[in-house]
Amino acid sequence: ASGAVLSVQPALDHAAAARAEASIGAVAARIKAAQPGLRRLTRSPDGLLTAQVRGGAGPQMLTVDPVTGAAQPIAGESPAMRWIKGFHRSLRLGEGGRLAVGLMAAVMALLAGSGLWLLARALGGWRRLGGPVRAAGARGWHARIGRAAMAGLGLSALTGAWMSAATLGLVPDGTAPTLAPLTAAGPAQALDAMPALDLPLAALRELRLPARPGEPLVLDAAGRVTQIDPASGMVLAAATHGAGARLWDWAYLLHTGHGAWWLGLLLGVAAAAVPALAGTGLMVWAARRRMRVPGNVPMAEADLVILVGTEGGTTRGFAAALQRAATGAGQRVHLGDMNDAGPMPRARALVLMAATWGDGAAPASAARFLDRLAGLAPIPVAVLGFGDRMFPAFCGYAARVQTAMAAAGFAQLIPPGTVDRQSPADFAAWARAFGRALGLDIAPEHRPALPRRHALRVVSRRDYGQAVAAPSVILRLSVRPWWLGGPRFQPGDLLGVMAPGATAPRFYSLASASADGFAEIAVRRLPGGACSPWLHGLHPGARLRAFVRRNPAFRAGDRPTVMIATGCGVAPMAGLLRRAAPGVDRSLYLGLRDLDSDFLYAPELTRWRRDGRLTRLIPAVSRGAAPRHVQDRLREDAAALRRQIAAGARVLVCGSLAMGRAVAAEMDALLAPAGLSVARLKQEGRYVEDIY
Ligand SMILES: Cc1cc2nc3c(=O)[nH]c(=O)nc-3n(C[C@H](O)[C@H](O)[C@H](O)COP(=O)(O)O)c2cc1C
Repeated sequence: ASGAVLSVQPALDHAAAARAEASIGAVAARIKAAQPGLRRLTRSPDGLLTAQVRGGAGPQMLTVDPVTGAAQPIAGESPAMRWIKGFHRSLRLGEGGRLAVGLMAAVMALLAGSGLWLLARALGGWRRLGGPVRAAGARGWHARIGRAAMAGLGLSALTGAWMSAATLGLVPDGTAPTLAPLTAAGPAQALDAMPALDLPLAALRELRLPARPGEPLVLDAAGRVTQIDPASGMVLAAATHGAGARLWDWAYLLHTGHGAWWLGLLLGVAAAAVPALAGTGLMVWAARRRMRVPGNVPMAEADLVILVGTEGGTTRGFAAALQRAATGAGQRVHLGDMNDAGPMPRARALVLMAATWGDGAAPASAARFLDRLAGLAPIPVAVLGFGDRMFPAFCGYAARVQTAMAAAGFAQLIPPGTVDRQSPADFAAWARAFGRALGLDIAPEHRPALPRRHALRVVSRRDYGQAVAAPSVILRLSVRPWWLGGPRFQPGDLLGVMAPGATAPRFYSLASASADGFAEIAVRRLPGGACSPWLHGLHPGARLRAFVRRNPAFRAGDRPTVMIATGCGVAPMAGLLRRAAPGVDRSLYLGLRDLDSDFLYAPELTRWRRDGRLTRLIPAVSRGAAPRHVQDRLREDAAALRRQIAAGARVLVCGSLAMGRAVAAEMDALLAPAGLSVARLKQEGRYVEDIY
C-alpha cells in the first residue's frame, strides 16, 4: 500500500517540472544571474531543478524554473509523505527495519516467480500463460489479478531488494566517484561560454560551483563526474560512474519510477494488487482446507490411488464414496486430482474418474493429466467416465484417457465404465465390478445432491416457428438478485430444469446474465420430449424451479468473435450481445427456416446491428426460393473467415448436433489453407461448441 501511494510522486514531479531545450551552461548562467549566491544545481530524474543558494540569510534550497531562472523556496515534503516513505524503506524501525524490508522484497520476488510458475502449470504450459483462465471464484480472480500484476510486482520486489542491499552496504550504491581537488587559475568564464557545460539539461544530475576562487567546477552529468577549469571552461579531470552506480541508477528508476513516471504509475497499480492477491489467496487456501479428505493417505504410500477429473465437482462425491468404502475394506487409499498425478510406488491399482466437458474436453482438474502421463510408471488402471448421453462426445475425455493409458503401457484392471448424468446405479454397478477385480468386498453408493434450485417465475413469452413446424418459445424468467440469494450466471451458462415427474434435468443455454436481472431461455418443442412440451405450456405467472450450471468455456470477451447458431441456438449469442460493447468485430451466422416465422430475437439483433455491437448478421434461410444453410454461408465467406480466425477471432457454435458437425467440417475445409483446424482451435479454447 505504501508503494502504491509513493508511486504517484514521479508523475506529480513530472507534471510540475518545466522543460527547457537549453544546455546546462545556458540554464546555469540564467539561474546564476537571478541568484548570484548559486552554489549547487541538481536535477531530479523527473526533471525538477533544485538550487542551493548562499545568501545573507544562510544557505537556502530553491526550486528553479530553467526557462526564466525564477525561484521559489521548496515547500518540503508533507509530514504524511515523509512518514510513508520512512515506513516503506524501513518500517520506521531503523537498520533492523531496513533488513526486514529487504528480506520481504526478496520473498516477494520469490512469490511472484513461483506464482507465475504455478499459473503457467495450471493453464497447461508457458505458451498458454496469456490464455483464458477457467477457474471460478477466488481461484479465478487470484490467477487473473496475479497474472496482470506479476511483472510489476516481480520488478518492484527485485529492485527493492537490490536497493535495500545497497543501503545496507552489501552491494555498491549510487554514490558518485570523487576526484582529487585541483586548483585552477585565472578569472572565471561565464557559465554559458564553457564548452564542458554544453550538454543538454536532461543529462544533468548535479553541478557544483566553486565556493572560493581557484576551485574547479564539479559536474555530474551523462554518467560522468568531471572537474572543469573555471578559467578555460575545459575539463581538467573525469571519472565515469562505476558499474555499481549504474546498477543502482537502474534499480532506482525501475523501483521508484523517478525518471519514468508512467512506469511509476504502472508499478503503483501492481502494488495495489497485493492486498487483493492476499485476500483471494487466503480464500483459496481456506477452500482447500475444507476440501481435505478425512483418512487420506499420501500418494506415495497408498495401495490404491483414486484421481478425479472434475469441473463442476460432482465426480468428487463419487470418488469420496469409493475412497471411504475401500478404506473401510482395509486399503490405504489416496484421493486426489488427476492434475496432481505423481509417483505411486506402492499402489497396486490406479482409478481415474473423469468427467467430460465442452464436447470431449478435459475438465479443469484434469487439464494437465495427459502431459504428466509420460512420467508415471505403469500399474493396472480402471477408468470411469462421467458424462451425459445428450452430448455427442459422451464421456469423450475418459475415452481419450483410456486410449492414452493403454498406449503408455498401463494394463486394464477392468473395462472402462461410464456414468450417465451422475446415475447412482451406473456407479454402484461399476464399483462392484471394480471391488471384485481387486478382491475387495465393497458396495459404495453415492446419490449426488441436486444443485441448489432457485424459484423462478415466467415473466413473458414470445412464440415463434409454428408456421414452419419448428415451435419455439423465448421464456423470460424473473430471478432474485444474487445478493438476496438468487443465482449468478453469464450468457452461455446452462439452466437446469426438471419437469414434474422427470428423472433427470434438461439444460438450456442462458440468453442473459444475472446482471440483466432476469433469466432467459429459448426452447424448441420436441414432440414427446421430457421437458420442452412442459415448458411450452408455461404462461406468464407460472412458477418453476431450476439451477444454474456454469459453462465457462462459452464466453466471448472483448475479442473478435464469429458466432454460428441455428434455431434456439441463437439464445446464448443474444445473451452475449446484450452485454457486449460496440467496437469489436462480431459476426453472427444465423440459420433459420423462415424470416417471418422463426427469426428469434429479430428486433434485438436488428438494433444491435445498428448500434455496432454486431458487425455483421448473415442469415441462412433454409426454406423458400433459394434455401441456404449456415455452412453454405460460411463457404461463401471462406476467405474473410480464414483471415479473421488466423488473426485470433474466437468461434462460438450453438445449435443442433447435426449442424455442429456440418459446421465443423466446413470450418476444417476453409481453415486448412491457413494451416489451422477445428481441433487445433479447440485446443486453444478458440472454438467452443454448445451443441445438443
Ligand atoms: C457445458 C457442459 C459440457 C458438457 N460436455 C459433455 C460432453 O461433451 N460429453 C459428455 O459425456 N458429458 C458432457 N457434459 C456432462 C458432464 O460431463 C457431466 O455432467 C459430469 O457428470 C459432470 O461432472 P463434474 O461435476 O465432476 O464436472 C457436459 C456438461 C456441461 C455442463
